Amino acid sequence: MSTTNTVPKLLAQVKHVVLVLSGKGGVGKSSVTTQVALTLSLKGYNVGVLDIDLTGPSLPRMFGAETKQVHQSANGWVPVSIYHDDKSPFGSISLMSLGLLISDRGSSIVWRGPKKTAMIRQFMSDVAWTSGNSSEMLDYLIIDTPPGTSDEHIAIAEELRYATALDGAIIVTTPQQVATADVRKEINFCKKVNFDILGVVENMSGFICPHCADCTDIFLRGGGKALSSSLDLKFLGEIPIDPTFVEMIELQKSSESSLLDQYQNSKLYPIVSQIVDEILNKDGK
Ligand SMILES: Nc1ncnc2c1ncn2[C@@H]1O[C@H](COP(=O)(O)OP(=O)(O)OP(=O)(O)O)[C@@H](O)[C@H]1O
Ligand code: SF4
Repeated sequence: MSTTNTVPKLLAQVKHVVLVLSGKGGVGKSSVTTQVALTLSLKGYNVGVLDIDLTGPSLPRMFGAETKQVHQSANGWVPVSIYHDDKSPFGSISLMSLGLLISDRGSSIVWRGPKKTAMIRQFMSDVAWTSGNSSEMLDYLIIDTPPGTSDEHIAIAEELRYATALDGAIIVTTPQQVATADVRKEINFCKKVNFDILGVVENMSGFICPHCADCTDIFLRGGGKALSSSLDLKFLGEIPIDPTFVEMIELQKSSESSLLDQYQNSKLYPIVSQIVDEILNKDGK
């Protein structure tokens, strides 16, 4: 862990850092991370995505990058470029994940705490986070974490302790998880390690029918909003289940248009766009 009160050098290349957390697994934390990154890019921001879920890294699959490689340069690890086009109005997206470093990508990783801590320290100090191929600073670094509060969370909290670029954390929950102790535990963790909470996102909130485009409430909606107001947190918004999003992710490699283009035309983009605007306006600016 950083023993001095300094920020890892390469993190100084990042203007804003946002963490994505959830109390339980499977609530869509990685999907939210992916959508926030795509949305920021569509709004013109250069984005880096760091996957610190070391036991189950799912972001390479989300971005269709499972076969891509991280390269070593004189400045450090060069993250995988997901999107970069100087001529487009969209920002670049680059990705760093343990899933892009290990050779046996199908196997799960069983590491003890100290090894995980060392890996996260390396992610924080050795990744050359610049936008695309240029030396421009990254606007946003979105960090996807494992569910719950684990060694990875403690390690990242230690690494980010003095990072002034840290905007805070987004808590992802679902209508079924909202009332559980796990969500409160996650919120308490943030308070303990001084992570500002940017707000709560309720994912899988209703279902967008692929046939009629109607949104049906399968589970009771509105719990995220109620939880936020009872804990005096900002409610960022509700994201419904959209089966076309899963299709978009699964079929992106065989599709003629890029994930970014497909997402821009999806029903989820305007919804997540509003959530991202709330994050961008975190200080009401
Ligand atoms: N709003 C949504 N609409 C459609 N599918 C979704 C939505 N949110 C999540 N999913 C799907 O649900 C599954 C679980 O989501 P995801 O992997 O993002 O969850 P997670 O919380 O990151 O899980 P883990 O605990 O493994 O980290 C994925 O297949 C994802 O595509
Ligand atoms: S929501 Fe209604 S229209 Fe759409 S598939 Fe279901 S039943 Fe059919």
